[in-house]
Amino acid sequence: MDWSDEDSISLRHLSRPRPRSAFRACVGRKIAGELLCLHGRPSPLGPRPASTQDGPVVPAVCESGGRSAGGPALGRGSLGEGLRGLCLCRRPGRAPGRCDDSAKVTQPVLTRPERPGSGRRLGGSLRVAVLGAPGVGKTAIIRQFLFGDYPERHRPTDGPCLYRPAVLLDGAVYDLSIRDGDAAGPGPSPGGHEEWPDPKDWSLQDTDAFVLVYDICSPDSFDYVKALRQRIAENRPAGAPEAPILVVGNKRDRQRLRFGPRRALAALVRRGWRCGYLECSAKYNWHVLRLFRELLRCALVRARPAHPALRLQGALHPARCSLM
Ligand SMILES: Nc1nc2c(ncn2[C@@H]2O[C@H](COP(=O)(O)OP(=O)(O)OP(=O)(O)O)[C@@H](O)[C@H]2O)c(=O)[nH]1
Repeated sequence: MDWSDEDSISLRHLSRPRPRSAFRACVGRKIAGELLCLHGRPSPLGPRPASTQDGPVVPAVCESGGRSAGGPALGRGSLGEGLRGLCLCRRPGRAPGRCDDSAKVTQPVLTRPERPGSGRRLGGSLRVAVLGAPGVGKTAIIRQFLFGDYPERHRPTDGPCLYRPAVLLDGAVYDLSIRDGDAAGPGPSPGGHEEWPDPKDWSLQDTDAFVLVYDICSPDSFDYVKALRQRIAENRPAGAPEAPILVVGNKRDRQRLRFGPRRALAALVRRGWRCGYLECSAKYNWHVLRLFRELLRCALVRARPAHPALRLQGALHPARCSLM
């Protein structure tokens, strides 16, 4: 994975927000055929609302309050019925797709059969945890990716929240479980109390990939990410495959207020922590899709059993994947 061409993308447009339609056109073109969030709500990636598409809706379940979302279960068989997603968060009085309330993560479904003749491969399930200090923009990043919307006001996420979209990546459909894991860190940073989840919590032990978000204007949020990374490493069961970790500096649109030079931070994270590094702006939907695309690709490479020859090659070149 090559994360290094970040500088080649001009940031000038960040100071002057483009009309939304311009963003949609640009994002749609760039992503077509690479990563597509198959979601029922209008988004930059899925301009057609679910009701206008052919075939049955595939639920992308947003589980809240520890209860089932109430819609058809995502899992065995469900993706075989269609190829679109809809966020079903059916708490009374809330529109589907919203997941702003306190939530408990329920056990995600991990298996799904192949769907012959669909033209798209069924790739499997991936669990992604988006973690970081309060207010760094975790929810904003996830909501940009899934729904193409952006919360201007900060409404603290009161507990972890799980989104379950289906995504199309490189021609295959995957069930994603994205955990907005606000409670999974070492308490409110800075100087917060230590509050770690049960080590059996899937977000730390079985997660396929981690996104650790910090605010490029907040050194404390960077320290928080550093502590998170250590915690993840400590909690990884012996023998479990290493999950890719991508450190994301959010709020890139506030570049002038950043606390440290990007190059130095990127070098520290890549070489010192052996994690991937990327900066994004959830506000302007800049690099949000790229973030998920590269992360998922890396997670898939890790999950896939390699050919013996490739394994040997990997052993000879341990730094081949720039994520770790
Ligand atoms: N300027 C700017 N502000 C952002 C960006 N992303 C998020 N924000 C703002 O940061 C605040 C916090 O965003 P959230 O997405 O709620 O942050 P969070 O990490 O989920 O917060 P908690 O739920 O408290 O953990 C909101 O006011 C957002 O509008 C960004 O890219 N640029």
